[in-house]
Amino acid sequence: MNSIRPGFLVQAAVLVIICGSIYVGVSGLGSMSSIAVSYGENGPVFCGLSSDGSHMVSCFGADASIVYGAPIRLPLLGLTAGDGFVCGLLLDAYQPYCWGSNIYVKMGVPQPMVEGAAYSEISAGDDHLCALRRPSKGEQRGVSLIDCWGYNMTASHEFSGPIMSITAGSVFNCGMFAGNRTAFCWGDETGSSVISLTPRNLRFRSISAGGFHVCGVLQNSQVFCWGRSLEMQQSSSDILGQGDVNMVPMDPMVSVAGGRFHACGIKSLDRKVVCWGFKLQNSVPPPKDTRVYELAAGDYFTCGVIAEASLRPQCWGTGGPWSIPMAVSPGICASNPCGPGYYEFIHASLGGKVCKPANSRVCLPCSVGCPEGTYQSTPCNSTSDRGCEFNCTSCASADCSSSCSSEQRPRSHGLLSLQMPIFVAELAFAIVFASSVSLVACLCVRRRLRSCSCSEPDLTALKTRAYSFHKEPVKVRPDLEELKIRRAQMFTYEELEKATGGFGEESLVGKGSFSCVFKGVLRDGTVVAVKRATKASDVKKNTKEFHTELDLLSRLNHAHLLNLLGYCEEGGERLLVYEFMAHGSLYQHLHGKDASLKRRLDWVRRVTIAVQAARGIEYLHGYACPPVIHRDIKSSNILIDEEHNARVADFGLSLLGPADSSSPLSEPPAGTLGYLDPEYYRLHYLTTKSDVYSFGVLLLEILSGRKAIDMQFEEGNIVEWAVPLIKAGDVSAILDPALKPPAEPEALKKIAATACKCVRMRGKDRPSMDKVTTAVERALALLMGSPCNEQPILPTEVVLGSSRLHKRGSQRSSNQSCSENDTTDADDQLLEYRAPSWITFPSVTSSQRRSEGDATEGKNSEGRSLGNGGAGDGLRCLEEEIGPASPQQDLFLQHNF
Ligand SMILES: Nc1ncnc2c1ncn2[C@@H]1O[C@H](COP(=O)(O)OP(=O)(O)OP(=O)(O)O)[C@@H](O)[C@H]1O
Repeated sequence: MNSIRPGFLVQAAVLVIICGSIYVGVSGLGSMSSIAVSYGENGPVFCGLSSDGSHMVSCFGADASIVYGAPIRLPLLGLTAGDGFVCGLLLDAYQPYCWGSNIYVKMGVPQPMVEGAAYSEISAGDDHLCALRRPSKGEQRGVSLIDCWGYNMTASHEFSGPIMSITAGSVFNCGMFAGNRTAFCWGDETGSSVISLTPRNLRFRSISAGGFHVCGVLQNSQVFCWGRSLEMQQSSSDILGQGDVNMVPMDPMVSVAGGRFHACGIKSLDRKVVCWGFKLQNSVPPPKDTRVYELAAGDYFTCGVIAEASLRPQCWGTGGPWSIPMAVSPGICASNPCGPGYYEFIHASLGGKVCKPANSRVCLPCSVGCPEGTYQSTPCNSTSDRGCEFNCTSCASADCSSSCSSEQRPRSHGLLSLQMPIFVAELAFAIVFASSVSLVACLCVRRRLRSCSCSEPDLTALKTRAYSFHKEPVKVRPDLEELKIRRAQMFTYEELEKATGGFGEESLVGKGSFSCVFKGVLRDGTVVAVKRATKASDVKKNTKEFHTELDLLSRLNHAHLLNLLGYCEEGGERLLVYEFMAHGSLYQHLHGKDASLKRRLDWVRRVTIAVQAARGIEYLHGYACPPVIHRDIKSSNILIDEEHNARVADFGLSLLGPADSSSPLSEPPAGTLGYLDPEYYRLHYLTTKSDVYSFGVLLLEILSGRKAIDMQFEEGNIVEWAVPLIKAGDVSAILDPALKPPAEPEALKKIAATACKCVRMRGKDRPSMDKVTTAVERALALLMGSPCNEQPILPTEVVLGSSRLHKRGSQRSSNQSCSENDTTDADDQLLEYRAPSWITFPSVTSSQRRSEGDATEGKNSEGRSLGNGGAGDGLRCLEEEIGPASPQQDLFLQHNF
């Protein structure tokens, strides 16, 4: 069992020992609650725990990996959600269990898991999860432990003083001490300043983090928020709604929940919802007259549990689903009695039981005060909220009059007979509603069964394993996903021979210099591509490339890299088994015999492919440690899957970069003519910038539809031909004549300009891959016309992508020297280390990072200023490099990537 590295110790102002704490019913971007909203490229997903005391979770939304990956048989105590994933705290083991997809947080029980650790609360940020340990007997008294997993967060933190609750923002976390009720935050505050702005002297009832801010309900029920608001240009107000999240309404509130740049709260007076801060225009407004018990927010989408017998959640904001067809628990179950200021929720129609563990209950915060014209008739007690009634002697509102008159009037038979049809109508409605819910549920179950290949024994085994998961992590799907996770599964030659129909001509899908690729179908029906080294080729070289590819692919994992499923090495045979890419290679589309393929690859599709390929390469350079240099980026190695997403393939020539990438590898050149970096070719000087050069050639190829080297033209080399034309401002001269020029030619001009920078002679003068990615992303945003295009014709991954820019901000700040974009291009090679997906770093504070940054700055011979290390500086330098983004583009990117 792995152990978590020791973290830092935070001193609490007051040391008070409280053995247990009541969860205060707050749910934010990532706090634990009975409901959670995940966000990300596939749109929002609502998950909630059933109100029937079973503690079972159900999810609704567009992200199939969350909806169908939900652990329907594991009882959960509470939920939290991040970017593309949801986690629940297992009721029986008090350990987190996550599902969905996020490359930074391990699905199942996150790893490394401290043996025997049990947690009382979990909270998820964009790409991480933190959990507050339950105090154990042997543990030092007065010390609280928080374990975190995920991007730049994997560490165990020790705090002196008991902690009441934790909450996670986009890339930071906060907690609240149980003793003095003060808040503290840690993590990356780039762009939010949440950590430095944390109020030291304010005492809270509860806190809840949003994307870049935190809001807390103070002891007097007023709300106080701190952190970053989205400031917007006047010009964009017609496109997007705006508001300052720190401008909090004056209403007293019982709880708050934070979204990306907004927050919503439940008003103490009437339990109605009020939201403030930034909102996307055309988003659904929060319900006006609905009373709610619990809130959860994700990005721009918020849901609340209606404070009525139905307990059905209702959602608002951008994305949907808007109403959830199930009753959910209005809070999480606590084993302690409800403390002062809280009352026990009793659901009359469910016999009061919403919690499974004996002696546990949902505690809801008491409302404070009564609405105008009413007086408090009963105080909040252990089993009910305070009651408010109209003062019938001085009615000033219609509500009051009708309420008072109905109370005074004796109930007559006439009234009863009037009410009868209403009752019948309500009953009929309830029956119709219940049948439609059951129908939807049946359909969901059928769909789930169809999409799940688990057999009954598998599920039983899964269940058994899940209950003893501290010994073995649980896998949700033992099929293709598992194959990918275990990776590099060994196949026999016979199996693959059978799968490909004996490697027959009819299953041949492509030929490379040293290999043939065949389509095959495995025994379980999985369609695969089998790459077979050609016999005539150099066996030693083949074996080396085979092992390079096998080694690299089995360690890398990114949506835009081709997944390796397995291999076979028998006798002289070397076979690699990949996911099958239904639409072949980009080369086939651009230069294949079928001209219609080329025309169908319109500008939006082409630029999308460029963005996706850039992301794959950026991952190799920036996330793998040491970085991976592909060495053979070209259109035939960009494959296109069934959903028209690009995948970077062919790692046969890839090399791991040196640990210190300032010292380039001296490698004899290899690759493909036309794409080969001249510096590498001539000087054998290989860095990640060699891939940038090849990618520049690829961009020119995408724009022009010409091959990298095409001798049918007078100027056969694409770089020699295109760059002078682009530099002369004649971009239209290089655009593919097979397509009509786009409505937004500026987008292609930006790509052409980026391509020119990529193919500069000296590697140090080329932008690094993350800058290139940002440039093509911006071009795509521009090409799409509207920065808030809600109905994209593109794969949602690109248009509705996650908060990539934010992530990147933190990635930059987590680099050794603060921000790549704060530095010169010469520094790019020094700075290409980011958290790889399979290696986790201990979390460092931003101040630590800054001092590291300073240190690197000192080492840097060119000694340029790093600025303040803020995201703003990063963007400024980025703009110098690739040109400024318009306010609309900026917003689009900030919101979508
Ligand atoms: N996973 C796959 N799914 C579908 N087609 C594939 C797959 N992998 C490769 N191909 C097809 O097979 C062709 C040959 O691929 P391969 O990787 O062997 O060589 P290459 O990259 O084209 O050339 P070289 O090996 O010379 O660099 C590709 O261009 C593509 O059309």
